[in-house]
Amino acid sequence: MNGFFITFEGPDACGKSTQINLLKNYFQDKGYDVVVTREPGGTLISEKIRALILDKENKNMSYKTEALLYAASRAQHIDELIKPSLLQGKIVICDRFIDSSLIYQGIGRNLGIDKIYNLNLFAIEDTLPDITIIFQIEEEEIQRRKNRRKNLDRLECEKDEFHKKVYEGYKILKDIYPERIKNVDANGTVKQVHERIIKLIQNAMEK
Ligand SMILES: Nc1ncnc2c1ncn2[C@@H]1O[C@H](COP(=O)(O)OP(=O)(O)OP(=O)(O)O)[C@@H](O)[C@H]1O
Ligand SMILES: Cc1cn([C@H]2C[C@H](O)[C@@H](COP(=O)(O)O)O2)c(=O)[nH]c1=O
Repeated sequence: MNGFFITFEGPDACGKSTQINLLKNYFQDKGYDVVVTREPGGTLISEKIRALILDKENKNMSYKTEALLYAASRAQHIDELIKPSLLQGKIVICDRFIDSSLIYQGIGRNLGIDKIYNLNLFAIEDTLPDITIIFQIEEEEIQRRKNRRKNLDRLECEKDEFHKKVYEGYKILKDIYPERIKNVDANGTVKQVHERIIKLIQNAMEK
């Protein structure tokens, strides 16, 4: 595949969407063909699965069902949008991908990282990101950013203990996949974080 696949990861409200927007503009100004997408979601079917997963009414959803739905949404996303776009040589920027499942379902739900990875292999086959940027941010700053939100989804409404496990999980993921994953300091202004991200991506694209 000739395209370049970038994923953004981190705890809820860490600033990913804000930075993805800036990165898209950065690449488009340089003349690249860019696809911005998200998980769960990115295609009609995957967005329907997203609505099901994040619906606060679905309080009884089992953790296994949740993990399978995220993987199902991903399978559709890969087959319908991500793989074809990469084959066309595009830059694909995705807000969350398999690492969210490893952390939220593997660690947060205690299903185990290895089990969730293997489950997702069926969905993604050989398509892994060229670079994954994980936002590392002070917990107090996340809280400040979250407080601005009005409507919280099913996952955002989870107990503090769940979010703490997710937060700690994101700190150790780079140790498991040191080649693919780069941590970024997501504290500071939007511009400062953008500049840090550009440096990491330029390095990865030069390799
Ligand atoms: N560097 C920054 N400094 C201060 N506020 C920021 C910064 N980056 C983003 N924000 C604000 O923090 C909030 C969350 O940002 P954003 O929606 O980009 O996060 P996100 O990671 O995409 O969230 P989620 O994954 O939960 O949807 C928004 O109100 C946004 O304006
Ligand atoms: C892909 C993916 C996501 N999640 C969680 C993470 C967030 O709480 C929501 C998605 O909402 P966002 O506003 O788009 O960040 O879903 C997850 O638990 N597992 C996954 O694989």
